Amino acid sequence: MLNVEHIGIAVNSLEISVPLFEKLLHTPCYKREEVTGEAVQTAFFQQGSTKIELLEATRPESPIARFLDKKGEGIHHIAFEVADIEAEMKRLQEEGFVLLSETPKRGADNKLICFLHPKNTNGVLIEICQEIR
Ligand SMILES: C[C@@H](C(=O)O)C(=O)SCCNC(=O)CCNC(=O)[C@H](O)C(C)(C)COP(=O)(O)OP(=O)(O)OC[C@H]1O[C@@H](n2cnc3c(N)ncnc32)[C@H](O)[C@@H]1OP(=O)(O)O
Ligand SMILES: [Co+2]
Repeated sequence: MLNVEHIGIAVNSLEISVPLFEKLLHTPCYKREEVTGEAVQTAFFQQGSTKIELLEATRPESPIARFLDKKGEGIHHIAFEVADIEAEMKRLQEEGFVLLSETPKRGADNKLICFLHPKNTNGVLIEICQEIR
């Protein structure tokens, strides 16, 4: 795997958290994007070579709504960039990790994405992502 592409943080309200992170990081939010397939609204901040992705739920059945109900706001996932997502999915599956989709899904910011179940990764939800070229 390559860089930590982003760290995902679940928030109740982007209206509140975007200005908060703009103050915290001293950098403007460069993009807001809805990803309907994940039922999330995202807001991105570039921070050096990586990004912070704030995530708000857009529907009650969103993974973010479920996470907020159970755990409250906080770090939701770590995303690693990969060069070839299908090859990496195959490798991880052969190593015994549980993929949460059989094929790559459309993510935010021009990415194909796939998640690994946190029960096999010490309780940390891992995303792998590949830029769409
Ligand atoms: C836009 C895109 C992008 O970057 O481009 C994104 O990031 S989209 C980001 C949002 N999309 C996703 O997260 C998609 C992948 N996530 C999922 O498929 C789901 O959220 C699962 C991770 C499978 C959890 O499913 P679900 O909430 O239905 O099941 P559940 O509530 O019974 O949870 C099963 C167990 O996983 C734990 N669990 C749930 N979410 C977790 C998380 N984020 N980090 C660590 N553990 C987590 C629960 O506490 C529970 O543990 P116990 O069994 O111990 O109670
Ligand atoms: Co993400």
